[in-house]
Amino acid sequence: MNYIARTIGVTKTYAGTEVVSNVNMNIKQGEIYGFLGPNGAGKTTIMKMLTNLVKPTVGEIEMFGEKLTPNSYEVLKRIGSIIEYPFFYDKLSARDNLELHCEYMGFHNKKVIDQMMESVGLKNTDNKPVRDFSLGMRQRLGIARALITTPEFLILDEPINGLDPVGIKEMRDLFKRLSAEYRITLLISSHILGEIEQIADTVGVIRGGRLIEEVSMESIRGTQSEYIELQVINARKAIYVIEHQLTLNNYKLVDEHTVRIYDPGVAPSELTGQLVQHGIEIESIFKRSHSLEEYFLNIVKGDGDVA
Ligand SMILES: Nc1ncnc2c1ncn2[C@@H]1O[C@H](COP(=O)(O)OP(=O)(O)OP(=O)(O)O)[C@@H](O)[C@H]1O
Repeated sequence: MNYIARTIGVTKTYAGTEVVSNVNMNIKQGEIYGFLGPNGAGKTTIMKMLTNLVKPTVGEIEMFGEKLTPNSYEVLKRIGSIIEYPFFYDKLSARDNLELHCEYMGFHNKKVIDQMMESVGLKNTDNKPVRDFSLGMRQRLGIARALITTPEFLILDEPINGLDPVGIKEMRDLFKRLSAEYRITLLISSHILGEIEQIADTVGVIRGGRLIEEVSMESIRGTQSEYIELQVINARKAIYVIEHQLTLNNYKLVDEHTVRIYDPGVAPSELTGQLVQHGIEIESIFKRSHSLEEYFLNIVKGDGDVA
């Protein structure tokens, strides 16, 4: 497996408080890795460690297969990032900001500036100073700037924060395009499950500094089963009928009154018909499927929502 970035047992302590605890993240080449967790969970701190802005207290970071050290300048040139609020020269236009950045980075291909402005939808901003930009425009300018040195790996900290639905959709499309057309690996943090769910190939869930899950969306979708949930007065009696009359075996006794039937192709009407015929009193019956939200809430169950 080709990994762009890995954190190996990474812990960060500030003044005796562990804000990141023994995190093992594995970001594969070419994927969109969604980094999901509530505010204060440690996402920004990990992103800062990945870009060498902050040093882990314990553990190691591997970037493009190499151990990250304070001297990893070449490796860092292959990464673009927006972490926390990007700084711009407010009186200058988007193009002037990008030109300055190119000069600063010693990157002299001005054609790329046009390409990037077009890619992020800022081509027609002319001489408009950045101070008159909407939040969405600033975000897009930040992304253009991060892309200008043609990074292989893009790290974006809460890129859709504060955007309106149209802006969010545009960003989502942009991320997908960067991934599909430019083959850039993306690490995107968010506290909104619905957003991560729509774009990520892999989801890492962080809470209280701990990575509590790292899972591919494909595997979660594969486990999304439909079932019929049956509420009855006596679940054991119902199971007898389910097994012997309907010859179904794929069920689960949830509690004294609840049974879930996973066999595909069972019609609720057939089920109720048989149960009633055999004197089983039904309180309710419905068909449902596990949602992704349920999946993630189950992971973090107990103390509040993940998103
Ligand atoms: N320089 C620092 N000194 C002390 N504590 C810090 C420092 N930076 C971050 N923290 C603490 O570490 C914890 C994790 O913060 P972090 O910014 O990484 O979380 P986050 O998941 O990115 O959340 P947010 O979306 O709010 O930025 C927080 O409790 C924060 O107060």
